[in-house]
Amino acid sequence: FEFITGSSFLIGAAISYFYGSDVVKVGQKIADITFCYSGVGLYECCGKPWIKNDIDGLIADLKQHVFGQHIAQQIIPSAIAANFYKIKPTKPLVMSFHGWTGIGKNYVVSFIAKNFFKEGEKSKFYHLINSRNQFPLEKDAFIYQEQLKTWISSNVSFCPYSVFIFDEVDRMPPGVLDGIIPFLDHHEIFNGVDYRKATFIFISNTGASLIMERYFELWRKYGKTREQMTLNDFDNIIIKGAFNEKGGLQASDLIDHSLIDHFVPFLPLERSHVEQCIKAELEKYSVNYDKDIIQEIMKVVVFGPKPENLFSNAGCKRIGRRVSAFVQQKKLKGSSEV
Ligand SMILES: Nc1ncnc2c1ncn2[C@@H]1O[C@H](COP(=O)(O)OP(=O)(O)OP(=O)(O)O)[C@@H](O)[C@H]1O
Repeated sequence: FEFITGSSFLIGAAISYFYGSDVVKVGQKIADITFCYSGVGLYECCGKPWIKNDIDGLIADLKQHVFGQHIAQQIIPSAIAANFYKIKPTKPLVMSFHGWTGIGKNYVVSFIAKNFFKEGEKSKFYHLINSRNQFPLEKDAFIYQEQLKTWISSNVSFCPYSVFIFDEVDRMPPGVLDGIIPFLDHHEIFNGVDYRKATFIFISNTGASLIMERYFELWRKYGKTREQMTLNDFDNIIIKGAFNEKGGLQASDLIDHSLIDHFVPFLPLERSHVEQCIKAELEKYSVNYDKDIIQEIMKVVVFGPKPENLFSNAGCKRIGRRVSAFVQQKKLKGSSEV
C-alpha cells in the first residue's frame, strides 16, 4: 500500500472543496498523516488496515444476502480482486451496473464498501454520488464536467484506492462523464496522478427492458434456466442500451473508447427471490414465520409483465418496510404467531 504523501494531501486539501461533505479539515489531514506514519492507527489512512479489500468477505456477503444475482456475484469480486492484486494494472477498474429498480445494485455496492474499507460506507475514500442531485441541470453539463475532473483528481491523489460510485447515471446530463475519460484510460500517470488503483462504478436503470427481453428470449427460444444465463448473454444488449438510452452514458465516449471493463446485468427478481427477501427481513426481527405469513406479505407485491407475471415490479425494494409494518401490526394485535 501507498500512504498519503504530503504534497498530494496539500493538493487534495486545496482543491477538494467542490463537494462539501468530503471536505476534511487540513488539521485533520495533518493528524492523519502523522498517525499513519507513526503507526498509531487511530485515524483512517489510505493503507492497511483501513483498506482491507476482503474478497472472501465480499464473496460470502453476496452469497448470503443477495438473491437471484448469480452473474453479479461471479464477476464483481473477481474484477475487484484482479485490479487490486495486479501489481501494475493498466487502467482503473470501471464497472457499470444495469437493471430494474429494487433488485440489488445499490445493495451490492454496500457490500463492496463494507469489505473494501474498514470504515465501510463511512470511509473518506468511498464516494457515493447521486447524479440526479449533484448534476441537475443539462445546461450546466460543461461546468459539472470541469468540477468533476478537479474533484476526482484531488481525491485520487489523496488516496489511489478511492472508490467512486455514480448512482442514477441515467439522470445525469449526457457529456458530464466525458470529462473524466483520460483518468479511466490506459495511462500510467495522468497529470501527476496515478488512477490505476481506483474503482469507478456507474449504476443505472438503463438497459433494464432489454435485459428483461433478452431473459425471455434465452428462456423461451434457447430453453436456458436463469442460472445458465451468463454475462456474455447480456453484454452486447446492455452496451447498446447504455449508448442509446437517455442519460449520462448516452452516446458517451466512455463506451466508444471501451473504457468500461464490465457491464454487469442485474436480473429482474422472481417470486422465489422476493420470498427470500421477506424471510431475511423477518429474521431480522427474530420472529417465527411460516408459509402463510410469507404469502400474506407477498399479496401486496405486484408482478409483471403480463401474461407470465414472472418478475416483481419493484424487486425487493419495499419489502423491508412491508415486513416492518407487518411485524408492528401483529405486535399491536398481540398475536401469538409473531
Ligand atoms: N437481489 C436482492 N437480494 C436481497 N435483497 C435485495 C435484492 N435486491 C434488493 N434487495 C433489498 O431491497 C433494497 C433496495 O435494493 P437496491 O437499493 O439495491 O435497489 P437498486 O437495484 O439499486 O434499485 P434502484 O435502481 O431503484 O436504485 C435493498 O436494500 C435490499 O434490502
